[in-house]
Amino acid sequence: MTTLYARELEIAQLAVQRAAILTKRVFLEKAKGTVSKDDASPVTIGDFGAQALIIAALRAHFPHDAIVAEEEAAQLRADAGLRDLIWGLVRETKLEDVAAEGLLGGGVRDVEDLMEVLDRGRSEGGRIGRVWTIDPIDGTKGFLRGGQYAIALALLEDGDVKVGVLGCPNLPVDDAAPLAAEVGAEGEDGMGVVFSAVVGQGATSRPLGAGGLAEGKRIQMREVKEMAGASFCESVESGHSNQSEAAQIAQKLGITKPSVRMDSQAKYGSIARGAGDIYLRLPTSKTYQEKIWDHAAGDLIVREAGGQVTDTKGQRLDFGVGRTLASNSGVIAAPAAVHGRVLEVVQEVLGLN
Ligand SMILES: Nc1ncnc2c1ncn2[C@@H]1O[C@H](COP(=O)(O)O)[C@@H](OP(=O)(O)O)[C@H]1O
Ligand SMILES: [Mg+2]
Ligand SMILES: [Mg+2]
Ligand SMILES: [Mg+2]
Repeated sequence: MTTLYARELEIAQLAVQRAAILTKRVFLEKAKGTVSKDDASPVTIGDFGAQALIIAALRAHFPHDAIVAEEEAAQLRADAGLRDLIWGLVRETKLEDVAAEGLLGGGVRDVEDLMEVLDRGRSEGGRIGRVWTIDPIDGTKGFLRGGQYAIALALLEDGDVKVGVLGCPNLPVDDAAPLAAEVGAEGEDGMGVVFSAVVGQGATSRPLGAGGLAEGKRIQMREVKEMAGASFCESVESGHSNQSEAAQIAQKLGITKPSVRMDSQAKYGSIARGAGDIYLRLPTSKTYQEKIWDHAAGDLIVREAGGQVTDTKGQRLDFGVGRTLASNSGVIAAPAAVHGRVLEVVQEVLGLN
């Protein structure tokens, strides 16, 4: 029996795992100051490198699918040094598990091909057909400070998320580890996890490092028996989410613990496995439109783990509008049983009802 989206899931997981090898290396070498003689930001190198590796895998396996990726190659065209540096990293990055690398395949031939691969990510998205969306490094600020970041990949079909994969190199493998802002040292044992979900099939986690083709373990959101014991997370960046409104909402809900501030979609993965309960992302401006690659994988992983994800208006995130979530405003993610209550208080505090 073949399960729906089994191949998409396997390729997406391996592609994310391989991309994480590159981002971890870039982080470590940057920390030692040896990545580059020029002053290209390590996040730039990591972004382009990871995106190229993922697109190359998608090109090999699903050549007809559209791709909406965060980064654009234009900057690279004008910078041969940076291009060569990234190409060198991409060429050398392979999964440790030889069988897994063989299965994933999808190489980049040369520097020209690198540009071609990156350009494949320029689709406008939309409501028709198969569209992959990629955030090669989500939480660039977290990546730079050695905090949380994620490699995010999702498949949309006719605007709905069907497969979501999040690689989180700096989260503990242990699903029972409590939600914490601080990170274990890079390379430390027990760090690095991949969250995955397929629509209708639940959500799982598996170690990022051990790589290969390991079975995932089923994850579930935690049951919130009383709000006093609940924990909520939000962005580290006060410019990305209104933290003072979030504090008022938490207080009104009766949440007693301070928020856990964490970069990237690691927040979605963390609440999906019950390490935390609620994720609030409250708009800081009327004009900013959330990007689909910042939410698609996380949205499905939380919903498949028993959660509900809406915007502050109570509407589901609509990934079929284009490259952004133009019709949504903010994000409220919580266990399905308490989402309604959380939304009510959000709307009260934001003056939306
Ligand atoms: N004004 C803003 N409001 C909300 N999100 C923003 C924003 N400016 C940038 N972002 C997005 O916030 C993402 C990080 O999420 P978080 O704040 O949860 O860590 C960034 O992803 P990248 O780091 O991939 O660029 C970026 O796309
Ligand atoms: Mg992002
Ligand atoms: Mg990014
Ligand atoms: Mg960005």
